[in-house]
Amino acid sequence: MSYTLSIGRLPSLASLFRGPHAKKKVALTGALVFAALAAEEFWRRKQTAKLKGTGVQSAVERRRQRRDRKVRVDKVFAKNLWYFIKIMFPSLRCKEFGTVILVGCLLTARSYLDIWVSDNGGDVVKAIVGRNLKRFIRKAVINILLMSVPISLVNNLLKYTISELQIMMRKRLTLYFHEEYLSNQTYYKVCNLDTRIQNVDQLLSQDVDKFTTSLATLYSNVAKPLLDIVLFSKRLARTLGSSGPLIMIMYFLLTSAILRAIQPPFGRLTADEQKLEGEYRLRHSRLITHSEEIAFYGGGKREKLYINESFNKVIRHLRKILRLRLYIGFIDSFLVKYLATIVGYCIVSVPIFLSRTQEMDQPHSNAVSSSLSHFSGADADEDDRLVRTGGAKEHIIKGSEDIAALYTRNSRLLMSLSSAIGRIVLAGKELPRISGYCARVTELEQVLYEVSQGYSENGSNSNTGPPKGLTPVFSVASSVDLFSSSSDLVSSRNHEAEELSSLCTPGKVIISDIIRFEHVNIISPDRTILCRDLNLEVPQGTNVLITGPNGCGKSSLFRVLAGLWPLYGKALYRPDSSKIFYVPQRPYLALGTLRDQIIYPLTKEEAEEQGCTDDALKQLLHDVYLDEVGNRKGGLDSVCDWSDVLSGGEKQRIAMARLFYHQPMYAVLDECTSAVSLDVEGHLYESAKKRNITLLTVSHRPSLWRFHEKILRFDGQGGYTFRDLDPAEIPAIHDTNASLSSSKPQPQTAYDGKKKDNIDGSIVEENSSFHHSSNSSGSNSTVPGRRKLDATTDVASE
Ligand SMILES: Nc1ncnc2c1ncn2[C@@H]1O[C@H](COP(=O)(O)OP(=O)(O)OP(=O)(O)O)[C@@H](O)[C@H]1O
Repeated sequence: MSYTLSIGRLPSLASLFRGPHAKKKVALTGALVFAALAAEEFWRRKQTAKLKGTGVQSAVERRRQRRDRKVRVDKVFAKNLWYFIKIMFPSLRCKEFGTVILVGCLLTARSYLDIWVSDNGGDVVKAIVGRNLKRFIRKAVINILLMSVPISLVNNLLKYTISELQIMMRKRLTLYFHEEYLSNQTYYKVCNLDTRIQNVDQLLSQDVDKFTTSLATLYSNVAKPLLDIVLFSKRLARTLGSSGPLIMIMYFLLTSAILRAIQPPFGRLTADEQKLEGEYRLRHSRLITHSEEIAFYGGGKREKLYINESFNKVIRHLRKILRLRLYIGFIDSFLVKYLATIVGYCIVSVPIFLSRTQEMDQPHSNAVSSSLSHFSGADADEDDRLVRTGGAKEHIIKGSEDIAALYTRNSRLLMSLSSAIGRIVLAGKELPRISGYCARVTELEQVLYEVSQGYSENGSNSNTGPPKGLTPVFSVASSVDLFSSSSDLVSSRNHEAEELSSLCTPGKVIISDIIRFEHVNIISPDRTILCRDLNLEVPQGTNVLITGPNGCGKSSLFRVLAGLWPLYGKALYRPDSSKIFYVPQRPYLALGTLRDQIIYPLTKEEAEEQGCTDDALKQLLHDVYLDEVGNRKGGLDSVCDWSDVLSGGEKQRIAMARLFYHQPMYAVLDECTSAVSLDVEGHLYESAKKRNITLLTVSHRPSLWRFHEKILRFDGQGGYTFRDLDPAEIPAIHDTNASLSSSKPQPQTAYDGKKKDNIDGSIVEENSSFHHSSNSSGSNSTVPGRRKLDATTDVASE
């Protein structure tokens, strides 16, 4: 059966709003847009109202609201994103930027190949319907065979380069964070002095990865669809007129406005999900770290409760997200997939029906313009020429093959256009998730930067605001206030806070050959005054024993000495850090060989450069009575988890071997031989003295008195005594019952200036070199004890 059909374009967009119902159409479109905007506003208000509750906002609600604001897709997000983009793409010549360009080229190639596939598909259908075997073999076999190689190559290269881009971005950002985190002892300060980040490991590993992955895919999910929209619209406009693609685009714009309005706050939900996952992981890693102690206590059941509690929180949160996704996914599928398909069908088919009607009404109308001539054999250039000349010429297409070819080509192009717009809509929905990751990474950068800047070793408090170009996530610093906000403290009306503020004046660190504390105040991160106005000098060769009740600040003194805690007061003279070595009670054993344990923190290469030999290391093991460990299978090269394999005493002896290897000017021995037998302990101290290492020892063991010339004694109430150690008062070694300190703070009688036995059997003398009481008047009146000053409250109330 043969028939005549003329195909016209869709009426122009403006013509849609003309005609008898023009006003109604305009009003309807306006109402739709207005409804979408109103729905969005309604949703936003509903969320705010939920947070406000009954109208009285609690601090928690205010914090949550502030956090909500921080994870919105807004100017703050754009600014912070730009901050990180500058880190990941440091210059236009960097290889990351080159990869972005390469991805752009591949995306363009892919778009053109998509168009080719649509065109060729139309030709194949035409050949089948027209039973043209020659044409079929050319289009369906030879063409596809030839093009399959570049298409496959481009597709896979695209996947590869996008993944490579993600890896490059992750590498840049992670190394940037490592630089901040692992220098200036920031890792210590972030974990011990700042409470804002609980799971820095998760932020560094997972959050950075997710952030860069979503950014890399966002680029391809936005750049390609945008290009597709332009190319496919242009192509479709040739046959359907500009209205076809425009209607499709308008439909999707309206859809995305509706989806945006009803979208739950996925940004915040993503940030919360990451946080909960981090807490869950943290509980597992704590179990791994303390597995032995927990096993001894039989704490498995209790730990299960802890871990399950955290896991259940994750599950509840995931279910909540899943439910929200179900609801939003339903509306999404309905609007973006199925309703959009109907709109697409209409756009492709209406011109066919419309032109038939028009043909019946006006058989020779100019309004019916055709663009199908090339489907009946004319090539695309001919078609372009006809379109450019205005398309007024009517083309009569004979044969169903042309209709099939036209339909196949247009529907494929339209489907590609829809999917391109759909991907843009989806990318828009992805933005809140990225803003969630961005908020987490911003949190990390803010804390790392502020902590590393907020306290400098020379004691000067620099400005600890967030880095330039980053909008902070935390508006109020917590522990960092201790280092940075002395102005806040000064302004506090609270007397205790004022006292604390006066003690918190930054001191100076001066590099010297001796250790000298000049009017130094030791203050813990939670604002407890541990010691006021400490004055003492430790020349080389003078070994000092440090005693006092538990928690009085003995280790804290060394934290100040090492620069871990800020220096408050006047000045601290000390040698360069390489000349002071710290041996803690629980020695750290690194990953690696037995050799690595002794030379830590040097690497094998560094040690060899310094002339270290295996024989010398074995001699050190011999000196600490660990020959047996050195002779085990593998010797110095054996690798295992040394913290699990060695006993407490062995670990401490390894730490002493490490000390002897480094042979520093000063050694801080913080109860580092508590698990070693008395005879071995004595031998270790003798060895240290022989090596001319000046010792600062914290110990409760009377047996160690004989190795020291001076004693520093904290009273646990902010005061101390520092004096020569009289050989006559050194307890006999066999007097193991004598304890040098008590877990309780000492009675005030230690301050009355008379010679008295105090609770631990030590003697406080009147004529001490430095004798200081926290009571500055020196009278017997009640001395203010150690007070935990709740300055945080004061600052907050300010
Ligand atoms: N990171 C920290 N944040 C807050 N407070 C801390 C921190 N580290 C230590 N403290 C507190 O500082 C006080 C002094 O601690 P320190 O470790 O100096 O005690 P110590 O005299 O060495 O005690 P012990 O004899 O038991 O080892 C303690 O009350 C402790 O709780």
